[in-house]
Amino acid sequence: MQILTPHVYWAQRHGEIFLRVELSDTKNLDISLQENNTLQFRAQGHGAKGDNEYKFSLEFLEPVRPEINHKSTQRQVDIKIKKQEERWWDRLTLQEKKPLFLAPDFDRWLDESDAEMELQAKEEEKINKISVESRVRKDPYLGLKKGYLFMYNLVQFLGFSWIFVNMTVRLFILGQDSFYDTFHTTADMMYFCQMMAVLEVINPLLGLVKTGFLPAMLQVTGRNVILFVIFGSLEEMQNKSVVFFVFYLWSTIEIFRYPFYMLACISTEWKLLTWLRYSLWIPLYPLGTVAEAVAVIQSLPIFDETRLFSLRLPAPLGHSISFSYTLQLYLVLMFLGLFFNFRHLYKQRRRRYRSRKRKVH
Ligand SMILES: CCCCCCCCCCCCC[C@@H](O)CC(=O)SCCNC(=O)CCNC(=O)[C@H](O)C(C)(C)COP(=O)(O)OP(=O)(O)OC[C@H]1O[C@@H](n2cnc3c(N)ncnc32)[C@H](O)[C@@H]1OP(=O)(O)O
Repeated sequence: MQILTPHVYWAQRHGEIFLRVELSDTKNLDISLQENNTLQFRAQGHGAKGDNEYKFSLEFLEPVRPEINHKSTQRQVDIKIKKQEERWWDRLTLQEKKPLFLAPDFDRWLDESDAEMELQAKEEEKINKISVESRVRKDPYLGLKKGYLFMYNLVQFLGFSWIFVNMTVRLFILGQDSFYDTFHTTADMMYFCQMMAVLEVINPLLGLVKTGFLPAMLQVTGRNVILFVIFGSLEEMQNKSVVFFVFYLWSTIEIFRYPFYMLACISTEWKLLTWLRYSLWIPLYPLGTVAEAVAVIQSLPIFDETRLFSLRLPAPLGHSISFSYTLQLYLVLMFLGLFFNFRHLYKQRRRRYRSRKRKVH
């Protein structure tokens, strides 16, 4: 039997050498590292010259570690050798002239800077993994916090779903007539949900969620002013159709937002739900604000007439200052609040979809 040389392909990283020997169905494989830093390879197998005995030796440019990892598959033999020192080599062998049977393995080939980037990426991944693990380990109440948030979101979801379904069914049955008694049929549940929503301002303060305090405060305060001050305290407002539009717009977003948070608590995501949570606000938020503004404007003459919440002035200054002036100022604040929260939600949307894209590439 002739002894021949197989084709050998190589690539390196800062700490390792990879060799791929083009021999299939190898038998009697003998790979060893000699004292003179030379790798000896000998095996029977099917190579470029058919079934034969093949061998080669390579004296490495710099010292390597004695342990050699190898794996033979049906198509080839893969060998991995660790460098003694983590350093980039100019070539593989001590002899300057490259042996004829040796060629770069372009499937694995990286130049020095690419390999450095690969190394850096691996380091970053390791650091990220450690910091996530330590964060998880550091917080013994994580399960409790997630459980609380899950329950909170579930209750809100059920509450807003009840309002939404109730209003939709009544709209189908009664048509426009259903607009006028929305308050009497759904206000108790809306009071409950919106009082609970105060927790959404407290949660970021306690560090339970990553939401900013200000957007949540504007959202909850804005809605509660409409619900408790405009609708709740003025009976004249309660049978106006604007209540229907305000409640319907609020509950439409919440039946998607709360289930989205529930899934986030159990580290799950449904793409369609995420898209709805981060897109529906685009038409709903301005519409909701306009509906709320209409409610405020409709309440102004009622506050003037009833003098409810008006500020009594000392006798020489006159009677009192109507609450409607405060509400006129509030109308300005409302549109500033809309602008602020619209920008916040736009950034949240961009952050979500940008980070998603980055993860894909
Ligand atoms: C004293 C001065 C008073 C001045 C008053 C001024 C009044 C201003 C009024 C402004 C106009 C209001 C109009 C409005 O009422 C009209 C309407 O609502 S119409 C209907 C449409 N509305 C909407 O779409 C808004 C819905 N609301 C919200 O989206 C939020 O309330 C808001 C705070 C605006 C934004 O939400 P957030 O900042 O939380 O964004 P994310 O959803 O991206 O959450 C960030 C991360 O935190 C996690 N998170 C948040 N909450 C929870 C939770 N409950 N459970 C679990 N996890 C939660 C979330 O998963 C995100 O995490 P990650 O980034 O890891 O995904």
